[in-house]
Amino acid sequence: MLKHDRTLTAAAVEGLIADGHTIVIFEDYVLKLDSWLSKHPGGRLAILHMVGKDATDEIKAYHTPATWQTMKAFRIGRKPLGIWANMTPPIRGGIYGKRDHDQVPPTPPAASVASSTRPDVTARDIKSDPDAYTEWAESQEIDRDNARFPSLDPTVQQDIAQKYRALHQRVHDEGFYKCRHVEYAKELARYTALFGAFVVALRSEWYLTSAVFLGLFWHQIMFTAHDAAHGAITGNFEVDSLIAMFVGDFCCGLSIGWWKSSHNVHHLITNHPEHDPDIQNVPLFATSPSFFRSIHSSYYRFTFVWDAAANVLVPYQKYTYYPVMCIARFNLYLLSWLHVLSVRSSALGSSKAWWIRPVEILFMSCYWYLFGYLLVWCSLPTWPVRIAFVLVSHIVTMPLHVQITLSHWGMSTSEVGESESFAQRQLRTTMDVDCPAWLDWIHGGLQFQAVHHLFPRVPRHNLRRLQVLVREFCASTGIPYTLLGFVDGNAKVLGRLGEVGQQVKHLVECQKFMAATGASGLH
Ligand code: HEM
Repeated sequence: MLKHDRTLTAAAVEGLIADGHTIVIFEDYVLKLDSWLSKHPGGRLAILHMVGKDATDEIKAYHTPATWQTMKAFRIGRKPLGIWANMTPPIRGGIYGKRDHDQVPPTPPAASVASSTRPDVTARDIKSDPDAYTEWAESQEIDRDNARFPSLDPTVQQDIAQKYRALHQRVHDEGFYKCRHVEYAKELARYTALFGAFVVALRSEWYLTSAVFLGLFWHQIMFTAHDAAHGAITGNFEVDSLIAMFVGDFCCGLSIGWWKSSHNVHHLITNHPEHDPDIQNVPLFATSPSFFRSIHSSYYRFTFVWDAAANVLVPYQKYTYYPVMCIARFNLYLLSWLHVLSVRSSALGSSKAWWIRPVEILFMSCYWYLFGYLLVWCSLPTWPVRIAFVLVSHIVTMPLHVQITLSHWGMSTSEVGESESFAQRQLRTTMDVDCPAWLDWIHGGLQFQAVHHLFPRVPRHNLRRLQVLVREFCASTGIPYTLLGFVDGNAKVLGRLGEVGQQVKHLVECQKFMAATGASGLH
């Protein structure tokens, strides 16, 4: 018998994880990825979030069939027959020790405990103890999700996974992965027209008009960077990464390496307060009460301390949302440079993506030479014009930042347990935006965010067709599919920001109560 044909029990896998090995289940096999972790073009975190779990759906969603084949090299055994009981990855708090076959598995972390087994939190605790209040607020959301979504019973979730796999097969068979490149010819025509209008206006010395066209050009062209960074244009990692970097780094000054590293994690562990960098914006914004307990971000390796600034700012977040989105692009410049100079970026040096970092530094330097020096410094006449130009061109991209947050910020941020299937998690934390087909170009594909989260490599221009199949899938599994118009979607996000803002007001009341009475909370 070949070594990888022996069956490894759950206890054996647990023992391997306890010894520090990186173990993931893919189809019927157990993969040991220790040696691959530092070579993975998708980064270490993508794999670490899957340790102990059946990652078949995530792996198939993110890699081409050719890459699936290369994974055979990492097999160390078969998984036991039947449904694999997902373990909590160590990066998410899973604690492992060796155990015998008949011992019970480790206790899941508190957040995934069903409401029936949660300790009672009394009304008085909620009023006087900030931690009890946070726990209560979190439990409300878990209960809401449990009531709306299919049961987390492993057999139900396995059935959903099987239906998702059948759908994925159909997506392959019916050619959804084939990019219709003619659509990019149309995109290119639009981008060229916007860039041309910017140049003409600049040469005519209509500076603010030219700033508007430059902003519109950036707004539109970034959609193509998103497509390419997901490998959805040519399906070739190198070519698509290069297209994404040309658009993102060279034309817009934004690091695609940064974007990939945070976006890949965002896709895998969507809306998880401790792990999804896209919702970690304390003290400006909090979309989950979990932030009240000062969470440690595994992506930023930084603790977002819940402090006095958060107490003051978050209650007003529904009012500051749009103004902050107007200047969000400046923050992305900072994050981009921090990324390319970071250990995370240099860590890709041992992978086949080693060339991304130097090319990014070159492209982003070119951007700052062209935009910062030649355009703003040399071509604009005075300081007021320069400042106005920079502000206008950046503020015009604001709808893009709203669009990016729209699909997730109004959705659930709760952790309901490791048995939840990939498909259910994506649809629970992501929504689509409804618009007529002729307006698709304005939203750039981001309006099909839920469909995209289920099939991230499917080219943008096929998503509207695929949406029909996803709706059928939701109907057959009983998973609610959230689809709102742009205005209603905004209202949902503002509603969520308002709800959490309101919770902060209660939290502050708790803190005041504690200070006044000297009551001891759990802090
Ligand atoms: C444990 C689960 C895994 C997850 C969640 C995962 C996730 C990802 C993600 C998100 C990307 C996209 C990277 C980008 O474009 O920036 C990626 C790329 C890639 N991954 Fe993984 N990965 C996993 C395991 C593996 C394994 C076991 C291999 C072994 C061959 C592998 C090989 C690759 C390769 C070669 C790429 C480049 C794109 C391609 O050629 O398909 N990954 N992965």
